[in-house]
Amino acid sequence: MTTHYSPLTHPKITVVGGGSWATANIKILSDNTTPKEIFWWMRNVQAVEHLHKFRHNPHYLSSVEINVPAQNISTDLASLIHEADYVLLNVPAAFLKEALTGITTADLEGKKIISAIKGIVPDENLIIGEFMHQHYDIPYDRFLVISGPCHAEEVALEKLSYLTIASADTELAAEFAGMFNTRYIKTVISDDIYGTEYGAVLKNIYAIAGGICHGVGYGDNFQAVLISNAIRELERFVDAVHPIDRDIKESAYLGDLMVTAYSQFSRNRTFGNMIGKGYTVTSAQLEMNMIAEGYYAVNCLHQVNKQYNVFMPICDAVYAILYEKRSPVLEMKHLAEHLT
Ligand SMILES: NC(=O)C1=CN([C@@H]2O[C@H](COP(=O)(O)OP(=O)(O)OC[C@H]3O[C@@H](n4cnc5c(N)ncnc54)[C@H](O)[C@@H]3O)[C@@H](O)[C@H]2O)C=CC1
Ligand SMILES: O=C(CO)COP(=O)(O)O
Repeated sequence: MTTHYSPLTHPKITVVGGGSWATANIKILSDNTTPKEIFWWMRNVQAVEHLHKFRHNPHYLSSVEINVPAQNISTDLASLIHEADYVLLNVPAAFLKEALTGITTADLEGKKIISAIKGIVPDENLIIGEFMHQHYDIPYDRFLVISGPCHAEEVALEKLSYLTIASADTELAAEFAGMFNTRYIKTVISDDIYGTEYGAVLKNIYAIAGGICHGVGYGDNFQAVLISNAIRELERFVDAVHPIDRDIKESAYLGDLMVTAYSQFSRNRTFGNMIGKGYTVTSAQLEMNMIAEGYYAVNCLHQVNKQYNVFMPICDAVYAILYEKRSPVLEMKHLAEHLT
């Protein structure tokens, strides 16, 4: 769907979340020269005080200098949302409901909602567009997704990266992309909200699988076969959920899977590697201080796929290891029999 409206001349955007990707998005929005006002919400009071004093996030991407005025950074989400034309959601999906506690449909009325989250809301088993639509009446032509192969750590280093901005309203996606392009960020527009969201959710699960395989001793040869099977599994699933004409080799799908599966910065792969080496879920999570979305997503996906019955041996193996406490060695050996 495409609507026609006048782009805002000095848009106000509120970023919700205090982790690595939110910090990277604040940097991108600040480095982009389109006039705008940025507001930043995070739940941690000490981090907000630190930002006010020192202009750096103390816990995530702490080398990045923050150029948002101190009075625009706070823990009061309702008042920051009140200011905004755009609300960019960037907390892990597992904490989205908690972060939005007290926010009503009326608070978000007329605002454009962007999700930079690559996860599913637990219990609801909904991707973010569906969750915001069902719980806050956000229409799909006021909803956008940011995805693509891009690690926050490389944004901090200003390494050239590509992001896909998806919306049912591609004019709106293009307008938002105009606030995101920088010397080191290029944007691609898409109208595939479902495929973009589910693709990002699934690649996290496949990165966990890759990490587990590495942890139990498989090499690069096996990893290549695993990832080639993963992209076919991902395509089967998104085609079942939202069958449109899409090229799964595009950066938002295959590119994102590859960066997560192979990069040293990947949280999901790191988490999987620890599980493969014998860590428990809790000890791996504690050691990381970062969130591996794929851990929560594989449980939700397991429930969602009961409706679609897509053949997903890689997701099934990760689910069995993480939620049924099956042996990573035996489960990967079993999975290997299904790969081609
Ligand atoms: N880090 C990256 O390079 C990218 C991350 N994303 C997505 O961005 C979203 C946020 O991830 P990151 O910024 O990487 O997170 P992170 O792992 O850097 O930071 C964790 C975040 O979770 C919050 N958190 C931890 N425990 C919590 C709790 N009990 N209650 C509420 N909040 C809690 C922390 O305050 C922090 O904001 C995820 O959906 C991720 O998939 C998307 C693209 C790139
Ligand atoms: O989505 C991401 C990069 O595109 C971040 O997730 P990982 O850290 O698990 O790779």
